[in-house]
Amino acid sequence: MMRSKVLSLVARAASNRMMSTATKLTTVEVNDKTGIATLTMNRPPVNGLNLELLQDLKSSIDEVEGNKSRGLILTSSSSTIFSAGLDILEMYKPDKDRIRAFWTQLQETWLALYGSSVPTAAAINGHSPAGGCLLATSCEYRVMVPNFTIGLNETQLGIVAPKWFMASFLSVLPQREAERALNQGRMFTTEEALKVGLIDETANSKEEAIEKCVAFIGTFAKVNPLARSLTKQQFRAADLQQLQNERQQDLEKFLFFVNQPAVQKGLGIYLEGLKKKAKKQ
Ligand SMILES: CCCCCC/C=C\CC(=O)SCCNC(=O)CCNC(=O)[C@H](O)C(C)(C)COP(=O)(O)OP(=O)(O)OC[C@H]1O[C@@H](n2cnc3c(N)ncnc32)[C@H](O)[C@@H]1OP(=O)(O)O
Repeated sequence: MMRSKVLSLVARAASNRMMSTATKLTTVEVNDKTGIATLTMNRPPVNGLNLELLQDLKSSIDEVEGNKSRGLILTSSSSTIFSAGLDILEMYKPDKDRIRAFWTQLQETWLALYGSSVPTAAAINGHSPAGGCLLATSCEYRVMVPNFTIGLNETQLGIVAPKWFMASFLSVLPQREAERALNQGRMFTTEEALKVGLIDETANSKEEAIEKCVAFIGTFAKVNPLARSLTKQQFRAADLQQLQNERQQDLEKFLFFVNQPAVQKGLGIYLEGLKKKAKKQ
């Protein structure tokens, strides 16, 4: 009896491992030569940030932190989308428990990426609205391929970006630019993003974007890693601490807001518009 229980537990553990491999929504590849890890999001069709993708992102960031990589490059397996931002289906007519877990996981993933001790860069190889822009601006450097768009478009959906979304944006853009863009819900083309400083460089392909991210991370080769990481932490400490201190209030505020009938109606209309557009293509 005891033995069969143990065997069934072992079998279940083995199948869980297989399941987690089969459903992995991110991959981490460490380059032997450079020691830099490339973290690739892979949730077709648009890398919508749902609970599971956020969980995988967080555990991949933890993996990179733990495996002594020299840096982290965030990118996407799609040829046209970096990330479409939060999966609106998580917020539209939400399940009570799941939406709590979803937002809590988003907070955790942001804390891990924005506060990462290793140098981070985003190879933005496709559109990057809202939550996609949040991921990109949480990194220290951004290289983007032409003919795509990036920005925090929340006001266009009738929703409000939380303070920590703004903090990431403000770590990249001057206050005046950030405030105007957020109020407008403005999406920038690659060229506009470069001009305003939302991205650091452009590249003609994903491969070139990754090469440029590698070169950025290489600029720290001769800098003491602990000194570099503690300096980064000091720059970001206030933003990180603010969310740490207000996590529960931030969650309750989100839940209150997302459950407002007007917000639900707006999300429904927005989703419908996306679906109609997709059908026409
Ligand atoms: C409420 C309280 C406060 C919350 C504060 C935080 C809030 C928000 C942060 C967010 O991230 S909200 C999400 C914002 N994202 C967007 O507005 C992007 C919307 N998507 C697009 O603009 C386009 O899809 C795209 C990314 C430019 C890609 O265009 P493409 O033509 O390649 O693909 P589509 O045909 O449009 O889409 C394919 C397929 O995916 C569905 N989809 C797209 N984006 C999302 C999404 N964010 N969530 C869920 N689903 C999405 C789209 O409907 C299509 O579905 P099907 O019709 O094929 O079923």
